[in-house]
Amino acid sequence: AFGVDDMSDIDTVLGGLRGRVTRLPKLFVSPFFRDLNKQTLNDWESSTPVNEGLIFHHQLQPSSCQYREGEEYCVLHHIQNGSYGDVFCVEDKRTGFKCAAKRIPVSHFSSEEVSTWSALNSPRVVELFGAVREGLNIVLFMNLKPACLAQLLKEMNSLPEDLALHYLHQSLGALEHLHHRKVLHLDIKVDNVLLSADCRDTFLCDFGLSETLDDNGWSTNAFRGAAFPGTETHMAPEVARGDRLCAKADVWSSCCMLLHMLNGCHPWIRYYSHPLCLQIVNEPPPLWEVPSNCNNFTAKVFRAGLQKDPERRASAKELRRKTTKALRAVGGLSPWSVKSACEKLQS
Ligand SMILES: Oc1ccc(F)cc1Nc1nc(-c2ccncc2)cs1
Repeated sequence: AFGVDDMSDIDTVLGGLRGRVTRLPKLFVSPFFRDLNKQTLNDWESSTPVNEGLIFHHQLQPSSCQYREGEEYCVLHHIQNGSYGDVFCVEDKRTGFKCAAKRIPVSHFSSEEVSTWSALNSPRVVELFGAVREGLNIVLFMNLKPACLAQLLKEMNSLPEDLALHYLHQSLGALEHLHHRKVLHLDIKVDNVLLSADCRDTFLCDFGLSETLDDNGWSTNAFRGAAFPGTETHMAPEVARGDRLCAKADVWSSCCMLLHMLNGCHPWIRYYSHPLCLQIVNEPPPLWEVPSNCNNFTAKVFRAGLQKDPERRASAKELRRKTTKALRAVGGLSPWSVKSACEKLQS
């Protein structure tokens, strides 16, 4: 870590990053992130564009306390638009090391993206490599993955039931880990699920909208009001109502993602126009969107995950068990489904 003035932060920062600390104390948000909220933009413009940050990957090498675009790393190409920021493939010019990077204007940066993500340590969650402030931008570095579920779905229009259930199963595994670590993702969708080269493994990313849960499992973020920046079609009823949130909100979104994978289109939009939040609050859950030819055990997954009352809705752990049963009922993940997905992405 460089640019952190009080060296005592280092242990907390690094300890927390290695998952030794389940709930990172606010201290993790090292001074310059903490100050972000206090400093107004004009302070920044007047102050010299300080470059400082936390780098956790040995192959990202700041030099003389600097790690900035052009000097130490260069942008190779644009990958996609993440939440509040464009995602690029970048290369560290010293080491040739490539990774993904998202540049976020300070005005849109939430320190929760770093503090929640760095408390995680799961093979189903993409690794955060570092966070650097470059003047009026924050740049987050993460492990580069070859593909994204959104790209695959676009190529295939819709996914076979076994493959969709397999991806849901892995995503629910990531959610189990997050919720156990008191992190709410709040933007579960195919755009934020990355894929391994063989299309067999998934990795959850983009914690730009994530929030931390208190010891009673409620989000610690103040009332956000109606303007929720998440993906409207995947929004749980309690989110649309502006109620305080718990982990079950991610479970609802994971079932919207399953509908998206099976139907090839988002739920609600074939029947309603925007704004959808009124429909999501007043209409019954979109079970009519479940494909008629899907297995009865898959229908059970939807009935358990699309309960409007978060209390009655299945947890990530419970829904993952039901998804395991549904996968078994459809004969398990077929190697042909994975192979055809992989070929589609190569083309
Ligand atoms: O929140 C972030 C913080 C740092 C990053 F580098 C990226 C993201 N967000 C996303 N990255 C992707 C993506 C990455 C790599 N390959 C394909 C897609 C999709 S959304």
